[in-house]
Amino acid sequence: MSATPALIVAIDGPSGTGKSSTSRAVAARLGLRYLDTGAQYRAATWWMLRNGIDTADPAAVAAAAGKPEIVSGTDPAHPAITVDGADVSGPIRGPEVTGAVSAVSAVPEIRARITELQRSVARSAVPGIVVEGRDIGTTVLPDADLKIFLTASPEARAARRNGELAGTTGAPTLEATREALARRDAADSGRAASPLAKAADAVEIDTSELTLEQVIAHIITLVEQRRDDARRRGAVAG
Ligand SMILES: Nc1ncnc2c1ncn2[C@@H]1O[C@H](COP(=O)(O)OP(=O)(O)OP(=O)(O)O)[C@@H](O)[C@H]1O
Ligand SMILES: Nc1ccn([C@@H]2O[C@H](COP(=O)(O)O)[C@@H](O)[C@H]2O)c(=O)n1
Repeated sequence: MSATPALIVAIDGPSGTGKSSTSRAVAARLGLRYLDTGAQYRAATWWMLRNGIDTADPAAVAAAAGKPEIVSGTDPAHPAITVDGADVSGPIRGPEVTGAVSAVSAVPEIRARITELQRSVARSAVPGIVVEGRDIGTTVLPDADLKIFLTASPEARAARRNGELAGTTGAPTLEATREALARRDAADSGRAASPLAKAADAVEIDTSELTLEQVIAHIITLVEQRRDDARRRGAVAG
């Protein structure tokens, strides 16, 4: 009897469209593993900053690309990430890392290293995994069983981001957040190496007018449809 193949769901999209919240919930409800690939690029960036590497110098970043030892946990309830054994899940969300991550992630040597890591995590995920990022459906896992591309209007994304900071001091204006998101998207879409892009066979979901719960339910329905299709094909073949 052959084992059921692992289920791979790729969720891509620009910043603030809901990839992490949606992916974690989908993985948790379906009993799958979860990988936040943005956290891996953030971890590499944190290491570069920590070690005095000029993140605006692609040659310097490339020369150091093999040095940080990045390990990602895949529990959707506790998505851990360590660099050289240190838990960096908090520090990688700071403004310094957010401001430098697009430059670091554009360096081909960084992408090659992290893509290999992502494929190895996905290969060993039982009974499957939800992987979220910018190039998962196009480059990292082009054979994923289901590819989703999330979008949302710039206004909705900025409002969501600022909602996370409500009540904190020094929170940016809505306009400043919108501009920062647009800058990161432009850098991520415009780079030569594996840019942010929708795969031709991805299902696009505009989340602007949807609640988080509606997006999660929609993706779970799509996963169930793919599983039913696969079962039917198996029955015909068998
Ligand atoms: N459909 C939705 N409706 C309302 N709020 C949402 C929705 N989806 C996500 N959010 C909220 O928007 C914020 C951003 O979501 P999230 O961090 O999941 O986005 P992301 O695409 O992973 O962003 P990034 O790429 O910058 O990490 C969070 O506060 C989340 O709770
Ligand atoms: N597959 C990916 C995922 C992320 N990036 C880069 O990392 C940055 C941070 O991502 P978040 O999801 O944590 O906001 C993102 O802006 C990209 O520069 C990537 O290149 N490929």
